[in-house]
Amino acid sequence: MAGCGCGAAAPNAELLEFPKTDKRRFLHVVYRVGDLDRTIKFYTECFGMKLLRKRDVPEEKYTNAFLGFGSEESNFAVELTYNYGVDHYDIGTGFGHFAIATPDVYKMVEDIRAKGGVITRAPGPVKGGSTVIAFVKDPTGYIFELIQRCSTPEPLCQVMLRVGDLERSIKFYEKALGMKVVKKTDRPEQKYSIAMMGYAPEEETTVLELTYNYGVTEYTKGNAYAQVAISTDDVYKSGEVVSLVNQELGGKITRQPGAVPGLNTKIVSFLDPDGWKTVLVDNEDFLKELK
Ligand SMILES: C[C@@H](O)C(=O)SC[C@H](NC(=O)CC[C@H](N)C(=O)O)C(=O)NCC(=O)O
Repeated sequence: MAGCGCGAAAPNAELLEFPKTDKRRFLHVVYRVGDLDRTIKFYTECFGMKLLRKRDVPEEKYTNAFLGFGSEESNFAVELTYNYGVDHYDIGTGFGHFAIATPDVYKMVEDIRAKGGVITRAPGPVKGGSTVIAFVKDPTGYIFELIQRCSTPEPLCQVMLRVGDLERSIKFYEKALGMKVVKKTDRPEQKYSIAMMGYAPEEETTVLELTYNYGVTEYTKGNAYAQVAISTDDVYKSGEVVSLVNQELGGKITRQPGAVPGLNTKIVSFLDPDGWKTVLVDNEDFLKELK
């Protein structure tokens, strides 16, 4: 809505300010795995994650396991979903990787190799840059990037997704989610650009790494990766903001704001312009879930 000329902010302009002042942080990333016990063993033994909690929902025939490097009250976590009897998933071409920061990628790769882990990219400087990286494949086929970085409060530091229009995605995550571009890199020789989107510098917290490969506007999504969860103080106001931004940039609300039946946790879910899903979770309800 345009300003009315009386000096007061238009209602939509006020609403669009909300995500910037809301209490937001990355809570967890949700994805499906074909063998829960094997994945938990791999993440704890090869990556050094801790099993934080587990819940079985037999009436819906699935089990969740939460793993990470610290308490979910302040750290990012992975939420693994095992659907009874489903041992294989299609990861698609759009999902990129999760990332783990570690002070010595070479040593971590050596340890993972010794434990039988699959290294898909040997340790060394990233093509076109200097940061030391390596890629590891988990038992379902998800790629984890290992990134050499001095000690950090959040080792589980990236979720990388490929997008078809980087500027459109940046606008979406800024406006709908209140994120900032914490780093932008263009590598013309490698024909890609990336935008790290988040709520704090990438060395301090998890960021969403959006990758644009020159000329590629579409990817497949498969059925393995699900969504990232981010906290909010108000799912209803957040939903109004997302609806407004969807009208301008695309995407859509997939679950209207409200409590999840049986859980009492208020959420709102939506797709970005490429179809990647985010769920916003009420801050207080989330903390109650952890008790
Ligand atoms: C540190 C940070 O800059 C990176 O690690 S970027 C990693 C780099 N990403 C890409 O190449 C993205 C484009 C690619 N076509 C894709 O869609 O994944 C990377 O994976 N480099 C590979 C390497 O061997 O250096």
